[in-house]
Amino acid sequence: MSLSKLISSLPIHPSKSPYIYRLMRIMTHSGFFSQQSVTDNELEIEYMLTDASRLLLKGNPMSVTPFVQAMLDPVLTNPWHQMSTWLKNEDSSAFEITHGRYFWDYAAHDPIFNRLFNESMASDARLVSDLLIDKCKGVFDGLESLVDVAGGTGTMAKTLSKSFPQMECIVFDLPHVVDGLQGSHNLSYVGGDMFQEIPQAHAILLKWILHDWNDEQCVKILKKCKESLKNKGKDGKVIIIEMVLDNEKENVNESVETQLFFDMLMMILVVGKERNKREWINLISSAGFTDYKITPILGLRSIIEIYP
Ligand SMILES: C[S@@+](CC[C@H](N)C(=O)[O-])C[C@H]1O[C@@H](n2cnc3c(N)ncnc32)[C@H](O)[C@@H]1O
Ligand SMILES: COc1ccc(-c2oc3cc(O)cc(O)c3c(=O)c2O)cc1
Repeated sequence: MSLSKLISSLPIHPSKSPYIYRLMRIMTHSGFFSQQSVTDNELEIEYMLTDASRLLLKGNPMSVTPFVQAMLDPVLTNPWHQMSTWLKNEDSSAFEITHGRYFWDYAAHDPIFNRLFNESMASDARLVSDLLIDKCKGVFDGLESLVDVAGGTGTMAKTLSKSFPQMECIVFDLPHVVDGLQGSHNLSYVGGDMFQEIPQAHAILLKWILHDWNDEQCVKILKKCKESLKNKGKDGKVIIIEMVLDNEKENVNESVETQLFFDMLMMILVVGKERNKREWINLISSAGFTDYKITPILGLRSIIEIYP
């Protein structure tokens, strides 16, 4: 679309028209648009969508707009301003200083934020789930049952239950997340606390969970998972989807910056962290698991299968 057409399509006051070129210039520089032709007349410049902006289109079923909207909500941005206060006192997170509650407790008490956050996680799960099944079918092949621990509103489990109709899937999360959600013939929802008890299954999925917690809490969660595995041999496993920070590549990989910002997000909002391979192996063995396999397959993220 040309700049002149763009300006006439936007619901803006005519006095603001000259500013659109400057907004488009920085968004083009950041990779959200590309420019077709070089011209001296700004109004003739033609902009095209890029892969990044396609992920933000309203009609795109893979849209991650809900994720971006949640991350830009003041509930999540205000805590960043409390980092220096947090560094000077004993509070567990800058989120707690800002809102007076832990992250998950806040979500339980604010239904609007709860919906916004759950929808943001669901949009990410929609993006990843097809890719996961496409590239890593073998990880789930032959499993009789699986619990998606802290599985949110069940987007990932729904895709798994459709792709593996013989597998019984349970979505386990806090009651305020799963109450009232409808399952299907091989998908059910269970409300509870993963630090107390996890439903039994042949495999357990932990997607974006352990990075929310400190090492001690992760070991507790993993031990609870181990207790809930029906098969204690090689056939039983916990499937972890998380980032594995790569110390060796340092700044060569442009994903490193994103990974390190996620580490900051986990520091500010919750009590978690992103971990490197050595830190993952420490957690896995401290929880009593004897073997592991790491497959770096989903861009920023890896699949870490661990065996009792
Ligand atoms: C970052 S979200 C990940 C959701 C989902 N696994 C995904 O990848 O889309 C973390 C989830 O942990 C859940 N959670 C937090 N504390 C929990 C607890 N004690 N027991 C069960 N679930 C919990 C939250 O409600 C939230 O749905
Ligand atoms: C791109 O894929 C993802 C990125 C981030 C997350 C994610 O995001 C948040 C955001 C928060 O404000 C708090 C959180 O605890 C989390 C997560 O735990 C998390 O995984 C998911 C997918």
